[in-house]
Amino acid sequence: MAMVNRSSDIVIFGAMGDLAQRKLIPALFQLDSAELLGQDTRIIGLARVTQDSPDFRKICSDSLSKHIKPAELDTDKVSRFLTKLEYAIVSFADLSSYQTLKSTLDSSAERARIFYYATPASLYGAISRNLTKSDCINTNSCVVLEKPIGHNLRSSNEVNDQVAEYFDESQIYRIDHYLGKETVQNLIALRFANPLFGSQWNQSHISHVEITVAEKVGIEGRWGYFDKAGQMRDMVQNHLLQLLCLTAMDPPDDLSADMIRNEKVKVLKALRPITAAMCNTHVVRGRYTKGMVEGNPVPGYMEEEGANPDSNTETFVSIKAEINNWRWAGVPFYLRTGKRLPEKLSQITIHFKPQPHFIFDESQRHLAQNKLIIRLQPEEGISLQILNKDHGLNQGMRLRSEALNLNFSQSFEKSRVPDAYERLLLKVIQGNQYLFVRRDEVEHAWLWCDQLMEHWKNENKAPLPYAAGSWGPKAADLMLIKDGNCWYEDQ
Ligand SMILES: NC(=O)C1=CN([C@@H]2O[C@H](COP(=O)(O)OP(=O)(O)OC[C@H]3O[C@@H](n4cnc5c(N)ncnc54)[C@H](OP(=O)(O)O)[C@@H]3O)[C@@H](O)[C@H]2O)C=CC1
Ligand SMILES: O=C1O[C@H](COP(=O)(O)O)[C@@H](O)[C@H](O)[C@H]1O
Repeated sequence: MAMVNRSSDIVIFGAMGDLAQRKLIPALFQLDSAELLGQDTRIIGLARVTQDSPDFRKICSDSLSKHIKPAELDTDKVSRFLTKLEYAIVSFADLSSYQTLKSTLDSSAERARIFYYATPASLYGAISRNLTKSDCINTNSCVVLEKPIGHNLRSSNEVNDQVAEYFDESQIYRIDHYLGKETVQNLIALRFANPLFGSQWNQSHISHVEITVAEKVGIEGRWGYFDKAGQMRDMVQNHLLQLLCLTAMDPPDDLSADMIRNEKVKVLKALRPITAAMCNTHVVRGRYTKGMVEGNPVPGYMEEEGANPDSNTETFVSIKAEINNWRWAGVPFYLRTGKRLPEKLSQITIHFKPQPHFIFDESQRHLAQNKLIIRLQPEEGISLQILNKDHGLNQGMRLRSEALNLNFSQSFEKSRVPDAYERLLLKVIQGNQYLFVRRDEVEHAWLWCDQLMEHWKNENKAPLPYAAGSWGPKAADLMLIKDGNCWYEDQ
């Protein structure tokens, strides 16, 4: 049954920025179109640009045209949505400018106030303090924090401490937009609703797991931000480790936010620390050079606009992670993520162990493994690779690998697959934290990544080159080959 959602004042700090205009405003429009925003919800955009609400509505209307398919842009719905938008000029670090916000907010003490920080994390402390000091917080307020929170464990603790001075953990929603993706959600259903998988999901039956998050894009004009982060902080510390947690965690007692988060934290705590000696065997760090993507020449990372010749930043990381617990002892989790790879592809591949005894033709032994492929993007779906007898009268017992496919866009033809931000914003409106990252998760993820990055710093080696449009440095393939494995798309 559809829920009736509470009416809220949704306040976006950084409303003129890339994230707000490309993701948040379109997501809020979709929620409004589906009548999932409370009826008299208002969206208040904040930035320091001098403009008024009609100017802001015009900018948001242009963003909707740019980022939403024409078929989904019903004119009446767009007009209705735009009436919900207001704008206030606020300089986020300047307390005196918050009076404008205070007078714009609905004065009722019960009305939900959602403060979305779409700004650099360095401002989260100041915004939290200024919101409190200007009396903009009521009894029903919460804050949404974008990633990355900090640069390492120390700086992330600083930011989290600053926010925690003014907000309780139950009021803080830390975004990892991968948790809002349909298939990531479905991982929980797949694992915990299907007895078939429930009983097989461990080291007795699974030989190894791959988690690939490949991007075709390069730095897209974000060199300044990206060069300080690198692929490890930008993608591994958050998205890849969250995917690993959801794949590896034990069944939660129920679907409540804290039960799920407790199980995820246990996985992070059980990750085997990567020592300096393991850096050569368990980690590959790469950086793209010029190459071809989809038939077009593209520059290397060091030739991108704004590049600093002293940069030592990686655009590719591959890690053989291990989880020291009963369920996963001896099962490698191969993580791989990079920019300027041949395709945009995010998928988790579970490789099941072969049968203990093989009775078919020896030349077919290499086929004899089941694989479960959970694809997050581009075509969200699940595919189970199984072995069948090849059809025919005279072929003998030849095996053929075939896929049982569940393609979400075909199976759920009538329903649009919503963007991650729609789901996440809806959960914030509903006051449900289960798709958000708790502070201890962030801390344990940083702890594991920090020690690895510390080795990189000490080694001071340049990342291995790979041509744009390739699957990363050869060493990333060799890392699996040494274990008798290979990345799924190489098979
Ligand atoms: N863009 C994306 O796809 C993603 C972004 N994020 C995170 O979201 C956050 C926002 O990113 P993004 O939208 O790309 O950044 P942008 O730089 O595009 O937007 C930031 C916005 O904040 C405003 N702003 C910054 N400082 C102040 C200030 N002191 N007072 C008033 N306004 C200020 C900027 O205004 P002005 O132009 O005047 O400086 C701008 O409107 C970051 O934390 C980022 O890491 C996370 C995942 C993806
Ligand atoms: O958080 C980030 O994610 C995007 C990739 O997100 P996706 O949903 O398109 O897979 C990445 O490009 C960006 O660098 C990173 O900050």
